[in-house]
Amino acid sequence: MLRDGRSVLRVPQLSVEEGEVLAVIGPNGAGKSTLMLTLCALLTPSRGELRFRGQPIPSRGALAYRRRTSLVLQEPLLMDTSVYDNAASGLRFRGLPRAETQRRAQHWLERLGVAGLAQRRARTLSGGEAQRVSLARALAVEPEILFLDEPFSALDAPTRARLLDDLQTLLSETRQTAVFVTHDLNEALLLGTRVAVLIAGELRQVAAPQQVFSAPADPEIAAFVGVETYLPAQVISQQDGLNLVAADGFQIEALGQQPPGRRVYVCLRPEDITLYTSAGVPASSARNRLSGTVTRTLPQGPLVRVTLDCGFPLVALITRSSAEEMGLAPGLPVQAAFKASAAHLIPRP
Ligand SMILES: Nc1ncnc2c1ncn2[C@@H]1O[C@H](COP(=O)(O)OP(=O)(O)OP(=O)(O)O)[C@@H](O)[C@H]1O
Repeated sequence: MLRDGRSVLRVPQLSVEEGEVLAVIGPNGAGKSTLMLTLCALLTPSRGELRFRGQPIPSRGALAYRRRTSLVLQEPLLMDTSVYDNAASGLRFRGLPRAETQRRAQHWLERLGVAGLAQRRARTLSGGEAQRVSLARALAVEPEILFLDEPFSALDAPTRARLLDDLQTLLSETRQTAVFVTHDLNEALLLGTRVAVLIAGELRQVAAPQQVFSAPADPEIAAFVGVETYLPAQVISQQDGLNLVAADGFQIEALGQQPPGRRVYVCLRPEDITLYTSAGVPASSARNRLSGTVTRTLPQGPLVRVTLDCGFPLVALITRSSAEEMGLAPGLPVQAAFKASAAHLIPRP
């Protein structure tokens, strides 16, 4: 896709299956909104085509296609009329009979928990209420695809969490087909049946949410999903789904099926690392143990981000109370432990 003559999005192929929620994630400027606008037929791809139920959508047919879909944006964009009129507006626009319009508008306002506000003027609503009305308006037309572009990003955390929870229940109960754009990984994990990852205009991975999270396809996706430690290593052996890899001076066991000799990065998430002082290393199921020295501690709310020097920088995230118990401070020797299942391997050139 070209925008202002510049190539900003390259997607060889992407499908949305009936009944699924495809979550599109990626950092700022990755091309998520461009992809969404293309899927809504609000932008025409510079190359290739958009198909709906197997049929190409001709430029003349874009309006008919859009009427079978709904779009919810970050801003609720409500009209300055009553909540009820807003919920009914898409149905009136599509010329539905009055009784059916009433039934559906009422039903979806109830479903979104805002039926009690039906007679209020929309501009008096809070951000969370307004977004619920905007969702009711979008769902009332019973769209064949619901497009959601960062619908929660303007809301405060508790409002967002409640709406996210309600939407998750609603989408799974109704098996509504939806495409959901977000830069928030947790939202994608909660709502997505599948996750498509866009980085710098390229579709890099399409997989189940948990797979993107625990087995990102390349180092940039890994960084985006919160992997903070990358250790260059080489596979020594592979047996029963377990790889033994050699890094500089030590060996690590990781879940994986990489062939012996393959050069890899061992990727580790900070929350999967457990720290012990040399005084108290318990017997545990963690197969991997490394010795290191604390180089930095950074408080993060109830957690502390700890950087170790293990011959390479290793980042761990532990609770503030454990950090205090261990007396973690720069210079302290510690042991870092992690399970084979926490070490994910990405091939490197
Ligand atoms: N109207 C436009 N005209 C020209 N270029 C644009 C336009 N809108 C977006 N772009 C460019 O297209 C690229 C992708 O932008 P897009 O808004 O699709 O990314 P995004 O992943 O949705 O980002 P964000 O999370 O910041 O909203 C960016 O380089 C952006 O500068």
